[in-house]
Amino acid sequence: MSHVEVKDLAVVAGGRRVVDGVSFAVDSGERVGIIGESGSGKSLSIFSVMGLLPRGLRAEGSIRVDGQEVVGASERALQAVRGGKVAMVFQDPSTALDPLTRVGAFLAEPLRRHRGLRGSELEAAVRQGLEEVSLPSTERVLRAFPHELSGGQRQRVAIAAALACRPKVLLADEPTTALDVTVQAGILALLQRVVEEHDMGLLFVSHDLAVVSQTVDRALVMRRGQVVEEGAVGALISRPREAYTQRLVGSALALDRALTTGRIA
Ligand SMILES: Nc1ncnc2c1ncn2[C@@H]1O[C@H](COP(=O)(O)OP(=O)(O)OP(=O)(O)O)[C@@H](O)[C@H]1O
Repeated sequence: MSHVEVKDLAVVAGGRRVVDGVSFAVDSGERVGIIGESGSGKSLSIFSVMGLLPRGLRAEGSIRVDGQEVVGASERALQAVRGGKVAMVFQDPSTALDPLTRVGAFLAEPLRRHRGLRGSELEAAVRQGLEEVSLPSTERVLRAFPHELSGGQRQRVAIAAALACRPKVLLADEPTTALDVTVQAGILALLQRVVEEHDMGLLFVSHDLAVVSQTVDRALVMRRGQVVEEGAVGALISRPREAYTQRLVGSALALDRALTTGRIA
């Protein structure tokens, strides 16, 4: 049994199936990507795993997280899954952070709730959490509010919070899209490192093929809510079978060339 098993997932919005027939599994140490253009259903698929669909949208099919069914589960059951078995890193770290809570207090909360830590043990775990994401565990960082940090530092804090409960699978929805290119590389390297160190699974959503190819081993290609192709990421890029994947690869290569030569065709 994999830690995350999605079978025939559909997301229904006002009678329309905006995600349809999506199946995949993620186990410890596996890095799986979902790629596709805007509106293809990547975010709704990954949000479904957390039981976090926007109001008015409904999941069908089956999503098992460590055997626990998420589709149709109560809020109470979902809370045990979220942050306990799977945790998520969002595109915009401000979504995850609380603007009025200092970094130290923010990181302490999940450690207290999920791991029952208190007092000096809790303080040591908060400092360790910061160090794990390569942030200094100084008073300045511990007492900082999110707006006092850079975007990259905020994303590091969000990753530290996601790791606090030692999830089995880390979900990441475009975690570097909102960041400068130089900062992106650091966050991708950090994700790789923590996933490997903790032998976690990674489910990584991005529209950026270059980013996906650096980050995952296997990927699903989504178009209009459905998976059109899947396989080892190297093979998807070097030998795309579907016309849609060929177009995705083609436009990524053209953008790459344009950025290298400075000429946008
Ligand atoms: N709250 C909503 N209500 C109704 N339809 C929605 C809602 N959110 C998304 N959709 C529809 O579901 C489809 C898939 O959306 P989703 O956000 O999963 O795409 P995506 O591949 O993640 O795109 P992006 O990269 O732009 O976020 C979209 O085409 C959109 O029309």
